[in-house]
Amino acid sequence: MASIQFPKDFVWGTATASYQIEGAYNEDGRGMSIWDTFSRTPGKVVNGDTGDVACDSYHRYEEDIALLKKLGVKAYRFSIAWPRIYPDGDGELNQKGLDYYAKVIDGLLAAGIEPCVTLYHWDLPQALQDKGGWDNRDTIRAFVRYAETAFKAFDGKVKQWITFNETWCVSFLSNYIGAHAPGNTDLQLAVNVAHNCMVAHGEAVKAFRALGISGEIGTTHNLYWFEPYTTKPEDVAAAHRNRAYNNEWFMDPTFKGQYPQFMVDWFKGKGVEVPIQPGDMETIAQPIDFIGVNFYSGGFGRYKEGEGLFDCEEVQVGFDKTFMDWNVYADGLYKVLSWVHEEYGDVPIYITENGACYEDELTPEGRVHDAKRADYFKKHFIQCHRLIESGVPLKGYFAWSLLDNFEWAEGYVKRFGIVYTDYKTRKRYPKDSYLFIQSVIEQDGFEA
Ligand SMILES: CCOCCOc1ccc(-c2cn(C[C@@H]3NC[C@@H](O)[C@H]3O)nn2)cc1
Repeated sequence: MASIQFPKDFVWGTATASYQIEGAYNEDGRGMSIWDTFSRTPGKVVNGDTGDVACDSYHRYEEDIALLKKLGVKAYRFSIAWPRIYPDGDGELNQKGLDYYAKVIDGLLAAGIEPCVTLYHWDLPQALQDKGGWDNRDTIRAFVRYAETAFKAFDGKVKQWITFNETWCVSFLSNYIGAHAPGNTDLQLAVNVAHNCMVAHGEAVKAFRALGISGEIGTTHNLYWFEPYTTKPEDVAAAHRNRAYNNEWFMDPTFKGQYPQFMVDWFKGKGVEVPIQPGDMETIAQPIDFIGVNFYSGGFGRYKEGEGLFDCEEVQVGFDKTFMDWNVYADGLYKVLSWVHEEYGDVPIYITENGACYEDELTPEGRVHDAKRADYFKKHFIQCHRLIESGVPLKGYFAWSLLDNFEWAEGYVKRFGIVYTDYKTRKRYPKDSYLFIQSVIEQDGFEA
């Protein structure tokens, strides 16, 4: 009996996303997305990498399913590319798009693996961006139409649906910081996008319920655990603002039907207002069946006037770093999910992404001895077990990612996979971290 033992019904999985793995960017009627445009814009993506081919999973999905089956996962989280279903985002349906995902879903089910589908993982049809994208409330209607098409096409086969992935990245990272597509740098625009995406989430949940679709629906937010470096009130307040930027700004509307007032006031001080229309907050707070949490890192902060958006500077306290220069802070996973449970109640939680980027080397024998990544997973699995033991309703864990893939603005340089992708041949090579996770799944645990 392993010293760390998980419940038999704990859902182990891995995660990917359409633009990051599929390639075939212009095949079978797929329309252009904002990431096709952004990756083609000089200077936006390291080495000018694009998702044109990526891992070629569009043609190699059967290989991916075989890797998943061998890994022993119960579920696989992937996203549907909206531009494959509605190439212009609205208008005429592209049946070949639906046909592709039907093959993936049927292949997973034949392998005994539950498909977990993310509807929006950042590849907005460019034609909608040309009309204002998520700043245009009509995009909400187009999203619900796309979601209803997917719900109806795969009802009974897909039992777990995620509306949005990381709305903070879709809004602030992509429209204020500007590091992701479409690359705007306007705070009011980012607040508008965050709000409209959350309304779109709520409208999709309403449609899911109205259509009587079977299974469960939720959404995924990337939560960051950020603590004050000292107990000084100004440090506590500054760190809380920085945490709320990622966390409460999205979780409070989803579960409390209101934005955190101290953050609304802070944004108002920056001349930014939330474009709430009558009924929006009730729509956003539609009851959901689970919350997906993507967790990667955390840190410490203290007050520093004029620093960033929240007068808060990060304090380096000596954490080990990943190749993304992110702190390895496994205790942060325990703290943030304990906080979710205390703050938002007994909503079932799935860790829909957790993983680490490290430099990998493929040996002549086709091995990748990624001990640091395996250790990262082990440290975070220990926290998952701690959370379950403490009564937090943690129901599953999806490792990011099954494959090395297109890591957005970092291109192919940054590898998060438990399977190495050779970008010359598109051959896949399971890493040592894959073997570690395989053994954890097989034993429902491990020796700490
Ligand atoms: C202050 C300036 O900062 C500029 C960059 O800032 C960030 C922040 C966050 C990320 C980020 C990347 N990931 C992993 C992805 N999650 C979804 C899946 O598609 C993975 O590929 N999560 N967060 C990247 C860059």
